[in-house]
Amino acid sequence: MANVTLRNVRKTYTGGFEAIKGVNVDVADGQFCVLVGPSGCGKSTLLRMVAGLETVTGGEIDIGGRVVNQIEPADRDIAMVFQNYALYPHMSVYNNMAYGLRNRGMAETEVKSRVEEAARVLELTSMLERKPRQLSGGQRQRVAMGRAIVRQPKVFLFDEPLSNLDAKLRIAMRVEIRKLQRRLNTTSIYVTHDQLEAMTLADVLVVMNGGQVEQVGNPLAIYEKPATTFVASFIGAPPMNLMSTRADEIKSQLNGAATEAGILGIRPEDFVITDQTPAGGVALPLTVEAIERVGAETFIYGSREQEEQRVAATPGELPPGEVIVRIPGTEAPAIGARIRVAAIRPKLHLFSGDGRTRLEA
Ligand SMILES: Nc1ncnc2c1ncn2[C@@H]1O[C@H](COP(=O)(O)OP(=O)(O)OP(=O)(O)O)[C@@H](O)[C@H]1O
Repeated sequence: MANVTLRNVRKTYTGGFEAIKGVNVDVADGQFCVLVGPSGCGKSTLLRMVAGLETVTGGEIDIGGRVVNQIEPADRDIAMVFQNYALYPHMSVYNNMAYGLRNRGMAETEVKSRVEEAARVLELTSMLERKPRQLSGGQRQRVAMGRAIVRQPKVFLFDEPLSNLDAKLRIAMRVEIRKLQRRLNTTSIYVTHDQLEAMTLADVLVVMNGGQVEQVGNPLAIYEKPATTFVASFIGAPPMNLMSTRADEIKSQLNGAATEAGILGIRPEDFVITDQTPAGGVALPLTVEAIERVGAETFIYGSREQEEQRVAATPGELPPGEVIVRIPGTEAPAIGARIRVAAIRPKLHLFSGDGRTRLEA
C-alpha cells in the first residue's frame, strides 16, 4: 500500500521533444487514478516513468514516501498490466503467473498459494493448465491481471489494458477491474484515451493535453465544472456545445459580464425543447438537421440560424453553428422542423475567449 506523488515531472526525449512539461499529481493510498487524454498527450510516457521504463528528466516521482527516480523498475514495488498482455505463449496459465515469483526466489509453497488465490479471485482456477492461445481475449486479460496480483505490489499500473477487447467485453472487464481494485485496495494508475472508461473507473481523474495536466479531480466534479474548453469537450459524449457569447442572439440574453466571457458551453442533455425563454437562461432557435435514436434517448442535430465564428480549438469541437441536443425517449421533431431549445443558468458554462479559464456563470 502506498501513495504516489508526481512533483513537477518532466520528460524531454533524446532529440529534444518535450513530452511531459511539468506534471503534479497526488494519488492517495488505495485510490484509483486514471490518466486520460487524446493520442500523443503523454499519458503512456508518464506511466512508463512511474514504472521506471523511461528516465525522468526533471522533477520527482515518489512512491510510498520514497523518491524512485533512480530506482530500477524491479525494485519499485509496482506491477504493470500491458495492452498486449505480454504473456509467455509456451507457458501454462499457472506458470505465467508463477514465473515472476519464482524468478525472485520465492518458495514453491508460497508461489502455489498466491497463484491459486489469484486464480480463485479471477475465476481462472479451471484454466490453470491451459496455454494463452487456448484462452479468449478476456481470459488472457485476466491472466495478465493475475500476474500483477500475485506480486502483491504497492501500486498497479495499467497501460490501456482493455483496448484489444471488443466493446461488450471491455465494459465487463472494466467492471471487473474496478471490483478487484476495491477488494484489494491497491493504489492504481490507469491510462486510457477513452473518456467513458476514465469517468467510470477513476477516483481521481487526470485530464492531459499536450504534455500538461488540464484538470485533476473527481470525475463528476470535472464533468460538472470543466476548467477549460478542452476538458469540456473531451469529457462527455456527445461533447459539450460551445458557442461564442458574441453571437447576437446569445449576447442579448446574457448579462454584461457573461457576454465579455467569450465562450458559452451547454451540454447536450441540459437543453429542453420549449417555446419559453427561461429567466436567467439561454434559448436558441434551431433547424433540425438530423435525428439519432439510441435506445432510450434521442440526439437532435440542429443548426443555428446565424453563422458564428469558430471558438477556441478543442478536441470534440462541433462545426460552427451546429448544436447537439440530447433528450430522453424516442419522440423527436421532424427533420427540417424549426424548434427552440433552452438551458437554465446553473447549466451554463462560461469560459474566457481562449478557452483556458472557466468563469462563473
Ligand atoms: N522514444 C521517443 N522519442 C521521441 N518522442 C517520443 C518517444 N516516445 C513518445 N514520443 C512522443 O511523445 C509524445 C507522447 O507520447 P505518448 O506515447 O506518451 O502519448 P500517449 O498520450 O500515450 O498517446 P497514445 O494514446 O497514442 O499512446 C508523442 O508526441 C510521441 O510522439
